[in-house]
Amino acid sequence: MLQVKNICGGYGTTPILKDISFQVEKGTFLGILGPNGCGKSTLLKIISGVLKPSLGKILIDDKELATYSNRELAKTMTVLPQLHGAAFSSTVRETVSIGRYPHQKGFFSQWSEEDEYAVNQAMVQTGVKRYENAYLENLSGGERQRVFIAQALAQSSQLILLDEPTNHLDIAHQQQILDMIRKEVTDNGLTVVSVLHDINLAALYCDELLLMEKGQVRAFGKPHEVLLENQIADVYGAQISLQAHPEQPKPQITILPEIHEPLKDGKITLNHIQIQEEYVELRSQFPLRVLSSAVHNAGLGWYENFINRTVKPEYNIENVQEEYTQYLYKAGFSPTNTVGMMTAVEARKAIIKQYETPFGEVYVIVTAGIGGAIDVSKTYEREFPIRIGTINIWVIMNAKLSDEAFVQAMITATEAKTKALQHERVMDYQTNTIATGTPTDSLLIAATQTGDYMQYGGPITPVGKIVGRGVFEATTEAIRNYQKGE
Ligand SMILES: Nc1ncnc2c1ncn2[C@@H]1O[C@H](COP(=O)(O)OP(=O)(O)OP(=O)(O)O)[C@@H](O)[C@H]1O
Repeated sequence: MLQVKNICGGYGTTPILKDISFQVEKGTFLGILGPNGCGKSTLLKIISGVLKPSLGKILIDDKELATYSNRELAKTMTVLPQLHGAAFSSTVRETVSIGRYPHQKGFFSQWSEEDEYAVNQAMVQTGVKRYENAYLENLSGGERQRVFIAQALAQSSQLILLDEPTNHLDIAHQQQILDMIRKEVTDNGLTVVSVLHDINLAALYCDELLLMEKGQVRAFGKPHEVLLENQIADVYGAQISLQAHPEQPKPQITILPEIHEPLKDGKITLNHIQIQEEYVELRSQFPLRVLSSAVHNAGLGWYENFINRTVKPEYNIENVQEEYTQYLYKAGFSPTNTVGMMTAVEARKAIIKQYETPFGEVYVIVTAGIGGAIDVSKTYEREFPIRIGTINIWVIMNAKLSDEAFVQAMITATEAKTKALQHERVMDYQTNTIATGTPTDSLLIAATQTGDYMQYGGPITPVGKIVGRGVFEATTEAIRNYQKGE
């Protein structure tokens, strides 16, 4: 659809763009990224024909841009430049209708049904129809932006060039506009080339990204090929970290502030851990990085409070999340700052163990209810329901763990728990084989993220060695404690 070949150009004698080449297929959404002043808008002006390149050429549908007549070009390509606060004296409908001018034949041509349909459709799509008779000057910046996007859509061309279309828009409208553009690209084969400042939105919505640096192409490709941590940090001169989007296979960046509240040089001590009547608690006063399979706030995150709550064996609530949140409120915990587990084992039967290691103290806290212990290799042949019981394990470390170390520590802890069950000869009462756990076991690894950096957590690493030993010893004791009271 669009070919950009060896473009050089700028303003007057000042060269801005240097040898830019790329091409965009029909039905593709290309995002142009790059730091302020790198030449994104200049490139868009050259593609749209507003600015002549000093070298190179632009082809649209294999035809050179310079050979298009104005009307022909307006039907083929729509341009939405960066908007500035100018004075507008027309209504929303009039402004959107301007998009139809390239489709008018001759000076006295009739406004057709097709024109009317395109204008209405564009106003509905962008959510501006309800104030179609309002004057632009009386609209907010974001509303005005959507009117111009409606005008671009009404033009019904195959190629749209946009310069920061989501400027001034709140997140709901950013989503609405980009969803709409994405839909036009996917469903109707529209080709979009857009300058975008928001790298994360670009990664989410664009098929391809062009990363510019000082008037040149630094990278071109799919979002995961272009958004490399070092490359983005280098081009923008910013500290960033790259993660996966929670729901889509798209990279997302997070700024790492240089000036920030330093993590309080907090250490977890035995004083932070208390056994109460209804729960075991750890209140740290500073956030720990946590990976867990807890009932409340599972997954990876930062939390200050941890509770392992004792519930009655007959606890059977439909909306556990809601009930748990209410419980936390009543017990004086912030639900958004607390990881919560649940067990039928009484809190007083919890085992708390402290270990000194070369990198800092480690605490292992375990409650073990093994009434429902099962052999995981045989569960495929059993009938449910089974008896109640849960082994809840917390490993709290005064150390800085990599993500890899967190996951490896989870594996190591699970292996150590299973070894404890084997050691104590805990049986699966249905299969009469050694149990490996219970159906509802939960595990939590938390680290202060201060002190020594631990990249690995496998069995033979400093982290793994203490996790293995600590979880084995604490689980063994917790099983004995449980059996004493049976
Ligand atoms: N009309 C102009 N006359 C002369 N120089 C200009 C003109 N417009 C832009 N420039 C210069 O060209 C360079 C590239 O500007 P351009 O607007 O293309 O950057 P950009 O990447 O779009 O920046 P931003 O992210 O800030 O919008 C800048 O140094 C700018 O000062």
